[in-house]
Amino acid sequence: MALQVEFRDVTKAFPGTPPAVDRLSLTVEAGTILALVGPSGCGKTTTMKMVNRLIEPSSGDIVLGDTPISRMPVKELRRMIGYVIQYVGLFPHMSVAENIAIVPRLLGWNKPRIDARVDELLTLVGLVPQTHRARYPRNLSGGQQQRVGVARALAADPPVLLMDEPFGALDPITRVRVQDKLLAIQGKVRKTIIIVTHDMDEAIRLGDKVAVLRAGRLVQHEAPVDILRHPKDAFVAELIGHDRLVKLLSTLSVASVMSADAAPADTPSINRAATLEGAFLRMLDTGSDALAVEGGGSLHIRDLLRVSTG
Ligand SMILES: Nc1ncnc2c1ncn2[C@@H]1O[C@H](COP(=O)(O)OP(=O)(O)OP(=O)(O)O)[C@@H](O)[C@H]1O
Repeated sequence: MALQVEFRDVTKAFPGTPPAVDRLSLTVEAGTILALVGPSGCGKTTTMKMVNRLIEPSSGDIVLGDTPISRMPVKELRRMIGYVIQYVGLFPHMSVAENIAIVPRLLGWNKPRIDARVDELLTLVGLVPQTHRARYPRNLSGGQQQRVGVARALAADPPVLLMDEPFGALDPITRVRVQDKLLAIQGKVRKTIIIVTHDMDEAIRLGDKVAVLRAGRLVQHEAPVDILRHPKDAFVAELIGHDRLVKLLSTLSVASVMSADAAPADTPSINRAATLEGAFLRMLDTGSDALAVEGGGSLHIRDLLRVSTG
């Protein structure tokens, strides 16, 4: 189950400073990932912490499903929200299984139910129950610890997941792997996920929508491909960086721009699900300016050059 999260004109002003979050209105549709991105101090974490009421808004409200969170008991609200943070926060003296079982135990589940859930979640996040259940966090790699953090947040099957710079402490290669894992998990569990990151690449990879914040204001809120195609202003363009076209090519699939025209015989082929970046590399490797799409249709280098304008 997933629930929509709607910010309705939400402002948070800490005393003596300009608002950390300034009249934010946006909707995260049920079962989708919103990536909140922006430079340090733009209000990402404050926005996220208002969802589980670690911070109370100065004005406005956040609506979960059709219930304003200001009307929900905090305990009940937090039970509906899994929370993953950068340094995981696993308890070092508890085994992996005990860490994952914390919320189910608080909810009074019986032992067989907890054991079954722990094993199910370890499998879901790509760890082997028999091997990892009894280990302690110090005996896991950073990426594995982060996955246990995700498993723990999902333990009681909350409809909403909040992730604050969850992969910030991981090296770049592990980071991409864990991002892929998260997308695979999301394919199965379909939660409403809000993820905070200062890394535009991560936002583009993970978000169904990306919300760009600057000084507490929402600058742009669109699908990654639309942000890449039409950055709203110089600030968003700068966050994207100089390789906008490459990012766009790695975001779009062959299927999204191919034509139905048949390719000439002996044209090298490509899968419909491949990225345009992959297709471009294949064109370079084969020296062919067109590719036959497996199952019918073709992709021409012209199609690649058109993508930046959509
Ligand atoms: N408890 C607080 N008291 C006063 N000011 C605060 C408090 N928490 C946050 N702020 C201020 O609100 C603004 C937004 O902070 P926030 O932590 O939401 O930004 P962020 O985008 O998550 O930054 P970072 O990427 O560095 O974590 C900052 O100017 C910060 O100094």
